[in-house]
Amino acid sequence: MLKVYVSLHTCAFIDAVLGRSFVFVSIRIFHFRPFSSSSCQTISLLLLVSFSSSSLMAHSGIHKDRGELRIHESLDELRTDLADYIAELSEASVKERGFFAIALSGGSLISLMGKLCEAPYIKTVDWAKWYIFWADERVVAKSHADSNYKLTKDALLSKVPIVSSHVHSINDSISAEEAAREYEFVVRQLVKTRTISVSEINDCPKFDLILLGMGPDGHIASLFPNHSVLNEKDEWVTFVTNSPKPPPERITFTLPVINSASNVAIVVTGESKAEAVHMAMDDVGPECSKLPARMVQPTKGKVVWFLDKQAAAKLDSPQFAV
Ligand SMILES: O=C1O[C@H](COP(=O)(O)O)[C@@H](O)[C@H](O)[C@H]1O
Repeated sequence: MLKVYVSLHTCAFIDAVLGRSFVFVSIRIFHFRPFSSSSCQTISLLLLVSFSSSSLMAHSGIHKDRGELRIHESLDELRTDLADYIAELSEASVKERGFFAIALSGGSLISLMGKLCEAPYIKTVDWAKWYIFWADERVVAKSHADSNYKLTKDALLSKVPIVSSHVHSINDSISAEEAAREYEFVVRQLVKTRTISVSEINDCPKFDLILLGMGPDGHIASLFPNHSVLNEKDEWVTFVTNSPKPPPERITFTLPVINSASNVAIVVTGESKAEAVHMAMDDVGPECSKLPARMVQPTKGKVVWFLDKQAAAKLDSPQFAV
């Protein structure tokens, strides 16, 4: 009699580098002979199974009223999840409105968006429908190493088929105050044509997505702790000339604009930001309410935090602490 046993040895191990899992399967074939010795053959197979990135995510969930939190095992995993998230929002906005109005920040965020330049996104994203803005910009020449525009152009915009007239960067040949006024005017024209949607609650622009980084001091865009621009209620775009982080002159979206967006993603990595993440998420006393990152609370939109394990290391909540 021939008996076949398939034992799916659950000795799956994760190759974090490839982001794939291997499953070891062995098939045992018994030739059972009643009056003679039985024989057994084992065929072992190594199956390569691709799991979706989310199945490898360390933790994910909704953190009280702070929004969705996605904590990733590795930067590579975070990059893939971020690219998937942006591609999905782009697809949904294009389907619903015909446009995708996205505002970027500078800093580490841009390299973390790098997967968008690769397959499959380079071919599957409807780049022609993207309209690009900056949630903040340093008032320096566009060719300067400090320019958020230059950073994005070199790392992303030059590598994807974006329509150049859809890229709205600041005028770098005028003062910070003038650049802020002019940038707000550009945004107002595009709200008029509904290339950028409008909030139903106030007359603020409603970006499909605003992508933010966060500094170790808890600043987002160019909204720094204890700065008077945090109280700006009327302007959409304002300016600072005394940024604690160089360069000193910047323009920035105000909180009413950030909090009117349909979606806001805050992307934070590294242990130097763990304390600020803790302050932004957990109830650590009255001081934490003054942290700019904690003031990101869209009225109707969704916030998603993309963290790596290092940035999430000081979180209180047991379900998210790593
Ligand atoms: O100065 C800035 O800093 C923040 C955070 O940058 P990161 O390199 O620490 O991620 C950035 O989001 C902002 O756009 C930029 O102007």
